Amino acid sequence: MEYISTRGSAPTLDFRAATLAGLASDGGLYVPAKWPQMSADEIRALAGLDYAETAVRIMAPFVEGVLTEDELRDLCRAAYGRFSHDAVTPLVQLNHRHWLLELFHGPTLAFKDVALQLLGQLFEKFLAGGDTNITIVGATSGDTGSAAIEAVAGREHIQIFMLHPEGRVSDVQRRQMTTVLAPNVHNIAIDGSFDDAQAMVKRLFGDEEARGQVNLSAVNSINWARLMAQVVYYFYAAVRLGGPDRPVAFSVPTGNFGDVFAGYVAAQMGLPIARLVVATNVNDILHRALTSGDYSAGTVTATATPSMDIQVSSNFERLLFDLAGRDGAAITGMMGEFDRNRAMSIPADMLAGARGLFSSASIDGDTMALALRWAQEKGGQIIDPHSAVGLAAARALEIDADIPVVTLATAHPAKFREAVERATGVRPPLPARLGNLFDREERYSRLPGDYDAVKAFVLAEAARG
Ligand SMILES: Cc1ncc(COP(=O)(O)O)c(C=O)c1O
Ligand SMILES: N[C@@H](CCOP(=O)(O)O)C(=O)O
Repeated sequence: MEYISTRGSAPTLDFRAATLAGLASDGGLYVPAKWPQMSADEIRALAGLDYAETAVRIMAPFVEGVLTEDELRDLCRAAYGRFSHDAVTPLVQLNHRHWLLELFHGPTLAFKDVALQLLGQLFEKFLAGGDTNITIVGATSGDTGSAAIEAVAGREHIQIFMLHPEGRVSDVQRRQMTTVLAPNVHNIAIDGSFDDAQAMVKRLFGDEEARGQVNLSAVNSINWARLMAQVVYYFYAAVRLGGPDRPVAFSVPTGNFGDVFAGYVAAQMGLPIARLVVATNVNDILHRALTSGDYSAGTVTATATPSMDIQVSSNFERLLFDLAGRDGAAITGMMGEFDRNRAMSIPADMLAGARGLFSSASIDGDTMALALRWAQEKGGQIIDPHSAVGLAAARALEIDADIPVVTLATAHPAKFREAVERATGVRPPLPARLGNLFDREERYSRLPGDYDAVKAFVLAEAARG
């Protein structure tokens, strides 16, 4: 499989090179040159396979030419062997038509583990025995940070720098990052929002001076391998609900558009998906884009769903690329306009293309809290606020009654104990696997929301090794 950039001018890479590169050198995002296809019989044959084996079947075409099936199987077994639920991503039924797909049984209790546990294995495999060292620079609104740090802490050949917006992640999320004291882990709290942090990361990738000094790599969902691993659970869930012979709808709590784009990929590969619901909080750029074509970033509002406090959604570019007929020059023009004005309009024909599969909803704090209580009272489940945003959107969805609706439960409720307690009266206990999180020493640096300060810090610390 070859990987091409959404902006059309970066070199075509194989899976190994695309994984290590993260962002393309022209500022675009790597996507497979074509979407692999799975026939209905091949999808049916997934029934009964465990998660790791399903992952091998789905991901094999994406790694073709770089990893054999046996190598991929070993990596998947290692990655998914660390989940606390045997099903890895179990389905839980809430009522006759609503389901939760629990994605939080990995080491850091959020859906990010599903991809980052595998990415850690891939980095290890691709760097083993060589003399290439990589410097990962990432941005997090709370969950990617801890999942990435968990996946690479202590690994040879890797330094990781993780930027989080100071004061805008939950205490549990912050401590999950800052109490990891491995020497290759550098946490940085910046004065600003997640969008500011993400913009700095992308700018670093385009900075010749920085690229001349360190070998940059990405763990955010700009890295294709992240999304590839997330495609798997759409198949895994749909097959358990009657797919491919019965279409399924998914509601996806959305910020950076990575998780829901993975659903789009599953649909492109042949999985019958009735609807993909893009569920945002009040930071609603994606809802506005999909309803009226208005892709304009306002200021970020802090909410009880901090991981989704995002106004510039990286992976939307990957969808636009497909909607524009994979025309890299057109995407370069559109994204250039967005970078200059923080706004652009989506042409009507592209919007119509998106609406064939995507619906959207923007959910405010009160509606999110109502969904938390509904899950508690009707479904017997205490869920996290991000998942509640997805559930609220799922319940608002108008869709045929015989189609099962699956909400992606993206985080464990204990990560957001205060918000859950406010809505339900129940304070979810921290799972034992987090151990003595609140007794451990924290270590992180504080920097202003200033690109030059962050760049200088990263280059100096990376040089120190
Ligand atoms: C708990 C949680 N839910 C949902 C999201 C949104 O996912 P995405 O950024 O892939 O749209 C995030 C962060 O990305 C998250 O951490
Ligand atoms: N919600 C995310 C934001 C970063 O998203 P990513 O999927 O692009 O890594 C977080 O928790 O950090």
